[in-house]
Amino acid sequence: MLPGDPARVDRAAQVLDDFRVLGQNREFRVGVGTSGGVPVAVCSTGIGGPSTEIAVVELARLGVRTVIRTGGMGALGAHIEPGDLCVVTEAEREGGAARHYADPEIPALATTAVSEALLAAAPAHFRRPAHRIRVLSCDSYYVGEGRALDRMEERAARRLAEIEAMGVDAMDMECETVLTVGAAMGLRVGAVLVAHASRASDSWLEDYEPAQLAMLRVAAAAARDLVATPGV
Ligand SMILES: O=P(O)(O)O[C@H]1O[C@H](CO)[C@@H](O)[C@H]1O
Ligand SMILES: O=c1cc[nH]c(=O)[nH]1
Repeated sequence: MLPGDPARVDRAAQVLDDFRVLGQNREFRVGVGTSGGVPVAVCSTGIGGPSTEIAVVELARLGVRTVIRTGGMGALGAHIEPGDLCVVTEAEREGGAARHYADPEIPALATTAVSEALLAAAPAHFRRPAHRIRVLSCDSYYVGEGRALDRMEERAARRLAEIEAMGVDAMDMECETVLTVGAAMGLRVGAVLVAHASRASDSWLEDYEPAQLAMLRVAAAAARDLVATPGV
């Protein structure tokens, strides 16, 4: 399980059995535990492509077979409310690191078995139905995600219009890298995100904790079920 924020690694203690933190270097905090007897590691990726690339490559070299990004996102469509669970099927590719692993025209797709396992686990932990989404992974949080800054209002507005024209459901900063680099390393890949913000209604979740915890439960249940699914 790959959250961006190192602080979220410790939350896995409430979700996994026998959980212990192994250590932290830079933005990479790592813990291990089990879900229904299946070994599960949690490793924070930090923000954006380069640090996420390092996490995915090194986890693959350590023997991890499936990577699931567990993070937050900003929703674009009004149908996605803050706190909703979203299972990513595809990421639009705007990052830097992932283009070294697959040419830009190759789509960043989740492994179907991973997305289906996440969708199957969701109803036990979320009241509202999970969304299947296409996310834009962008290497810039402010202007790149269309947020107006002083003296950059026009540029940000043009950028937001460009994003809306892509028809994506949401924006984050790591899904593309997890899906592309993970697939290049021969892993099963997926991503499940909580909507931290709705750009349509300009609203934010006041407290991320309950939804993030529920999302980790979904990812842990999916990890357990995926072990019963052979192959990559
Ligand atoms: O919720 P996490 O996983 O930290 O990820 C999201 O939060 C960060 C931006 O605040 C970016 O990394 C974005 O993708
Ligand atoms: O709006 C948001 C919220 C979380 N993460 C992002 O990248 N954007």
